[in-house]
Amino acid sequence: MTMRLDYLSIFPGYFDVLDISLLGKAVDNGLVEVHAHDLRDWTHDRHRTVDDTPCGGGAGMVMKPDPWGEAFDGIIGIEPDPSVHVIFPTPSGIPFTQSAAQELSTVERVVFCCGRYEGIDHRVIDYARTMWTVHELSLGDYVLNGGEVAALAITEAVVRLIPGFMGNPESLAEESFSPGQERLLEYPLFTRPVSWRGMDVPEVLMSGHHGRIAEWRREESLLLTRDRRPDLTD
Ligand SMILES: OB(O)c1ccc2cc[nH]c2c1
Repeated sequence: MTMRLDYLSIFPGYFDVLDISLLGKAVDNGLVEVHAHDLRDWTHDRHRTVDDTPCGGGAGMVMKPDPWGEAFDGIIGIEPDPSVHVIFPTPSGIPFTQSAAQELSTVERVVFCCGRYEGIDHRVIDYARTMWTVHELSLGDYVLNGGEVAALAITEAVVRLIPGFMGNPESLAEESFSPGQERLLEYPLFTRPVSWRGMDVPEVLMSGHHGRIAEWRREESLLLTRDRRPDLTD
């Protein structure tokens, strides 16, 4: 299966980075197909206007619905299709989680709608919900200047889970938040040299005793999770 990824933004250049590294390899291997689009290509005035003042007053500007609607028509189509997943990164979205990434890694088409200014006219989201499967997603309790960086983060979290993307899928099994590890943070990692600047790799990891190593790692994960993410232990 090839996953098609579309990005709608007034800064499509943000997505040039997807040609690099593992994501670039996924494109070369035909696992994903990436298309970045400039929202301004669907404007018709000399200034290629995409924003206007907010109805009801307030600071800043709001993204006009017209360019989004025409871009949707051109990029996705005018017929409803729930198999198309449309993602609006937004600070007011539901928290994006590893399980959401897992679910999205199985879909064939994802369209990212990257807002700027104060956000997108809400009718755009309402319209999209009548046509496709919509996700309004937040990366966390902080605000970026637009949806592009969030779209890149979500992309990486999703694409790395596509079967065939990671050379060694076993490396996914023990990561923080991976299924089975769901409620535990990953234990500390070490590699050679065994001694470095007066600090040694924990002896148990050099013992070759797999049972003790597994026990040490679980205990470290539990301690780390209790300390940093008590919310995960509820
Ligand atoms: O923090 B975010 O994920 C985010 C997403 C979209 C917009 C649009 C304007 N500011 C934004 C912030």
